[in-house]
Amino acid sequence: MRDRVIRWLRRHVPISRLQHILRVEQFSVELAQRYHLDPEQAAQAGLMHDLAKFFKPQRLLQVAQAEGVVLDPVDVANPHLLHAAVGAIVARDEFGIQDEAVLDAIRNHTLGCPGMSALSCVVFLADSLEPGRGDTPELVALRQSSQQDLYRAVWLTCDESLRYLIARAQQIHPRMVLTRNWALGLTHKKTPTSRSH
Ligand SMILES: Nc1ncnc2c1ncn2[C@@H]1O[C@H](COP(=O)(O)OP(=O)(O)O)[C@@H](O)[C@H]1O
Repeated sequence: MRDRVIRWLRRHVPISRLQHILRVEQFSVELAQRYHLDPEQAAQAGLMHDLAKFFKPQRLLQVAQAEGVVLDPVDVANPHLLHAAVGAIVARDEFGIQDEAVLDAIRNHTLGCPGMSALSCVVFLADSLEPGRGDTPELVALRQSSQQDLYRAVWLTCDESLRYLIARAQQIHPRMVLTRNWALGLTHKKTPTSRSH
């Protein structure tokens, strides 16, 4: 199966993207082991998360609409965001993946989703934090956080993406804000939150 997916990817994404995908696969496995999740599910979702990354906007919209994916106006304005949802459809139809946990992790890799599984959190983090993304102080801190507290790392990674989008005057998909609020709510605050009077 893995070889078949890689052969398919070689025909559908550039080599630099394939290298990113393989690093996401590897990092997903490492995080899965760290959090006692199934490394095989993590590897599968990591390997297939970007299957639709280079589909054209029109095709992404068509496939998503045919499948009944509910579109937010931000999806319509930025169909590229649909590569996550469409990637899960390709994983199912082209490679016969039926494991809903794996399909969800593919679907959730860009924006997350409130209530998402730990496996989805792992692939979401691996996509943003794999070593090829660079070594800025922010990324180094987020990688460290990903080893310590899964939900805190999701919250902080959302914050970093939201800052990035704001700095570039880009639209924000509301689902990432919902993901951020959910992950923040699950995070145990280490600092005192109540006042003495
Ligand atoms: N919450 C969001 N709202 C709108 N656009 C977003 C959001 N999160 C990510 N994006 C944009 O979606 C695109 C794809 O994100 P991603 O799947 O992480 O791609 P890549 O792997 O190329 O970084 C990026 O251009 C990013 O700026």
